[in-house]
Amino acid sequence: MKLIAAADYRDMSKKAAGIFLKQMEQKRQSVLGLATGGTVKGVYSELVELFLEGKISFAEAASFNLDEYFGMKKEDPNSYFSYMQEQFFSHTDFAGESNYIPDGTAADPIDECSRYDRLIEQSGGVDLQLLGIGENGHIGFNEPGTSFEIGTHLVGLTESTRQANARYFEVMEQVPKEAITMGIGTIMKSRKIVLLASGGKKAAAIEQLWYGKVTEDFPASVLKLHPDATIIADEEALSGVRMEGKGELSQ
Ligand SMILES: O=P(O)(O)OC[C@H]1O[C@](O)(CO)[C@@H](O)[C@@H]1O
Repeated sequence: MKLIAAADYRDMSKKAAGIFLKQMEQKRQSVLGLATGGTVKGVYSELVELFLEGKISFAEAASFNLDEYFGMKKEDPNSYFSYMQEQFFSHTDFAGESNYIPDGTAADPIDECSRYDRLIEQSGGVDLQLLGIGENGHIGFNEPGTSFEIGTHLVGLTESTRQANARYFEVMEQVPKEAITMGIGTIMKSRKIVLLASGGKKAAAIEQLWYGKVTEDFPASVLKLHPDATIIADEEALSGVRMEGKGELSQ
């Protein structure tokens, strides 16, 4: 696992966008694994800027998002479908049918989960997966205690995750209790993974990720078992890691 120090949120976003740019230069038909949340918004605006400058095109790419709230319609402003349209897709040249997000309104969520994993496989698998990290170490909506082997599945959200996401809703009762998420097994099949962290709230999680052991009690720790995983974190998120003046560390 590699750790890259960024000065601040903008620098973190630019460094991550640079990895996407390189990926797209190497393979125009890349399959991108995408995330939602506050941390990754800056990467999307950097990528949109690169697109508007004519430096990157997604016309031949496909994307698979990590998760979607269960029971939420696409059109809901809080759906991850709406988030992705607003932050990224509608400003770029992705072909209409190439952006996949789990269907939060599927009548049979179990079926929807296997359909999603099948679609990822049929697409050739994810080339580059973008991740945020929860304060409790969750990736996607894989909460502590989730098996490292699991594929896409329906999950009950923990109270702490609901609290963390409550800022997007008017009242706590509106925060969904379930979501469909790519599993850790699905995420680990990606060829390359980039995890971003920004701000002091993520410092304890990044410290544990870097120094802690691999355990299902801390889902992100699985990345230590991945052959090509990179963390990019800003100064505040890195406050618990001894960088010793270096811009990059490896373990
Ligand atoms: O970037 P944020 O908003 O701190 O969220 C971190 C993680 O939590 C989630 O929003 C899920 O709670 C993920 O989608 C995200 O990667």
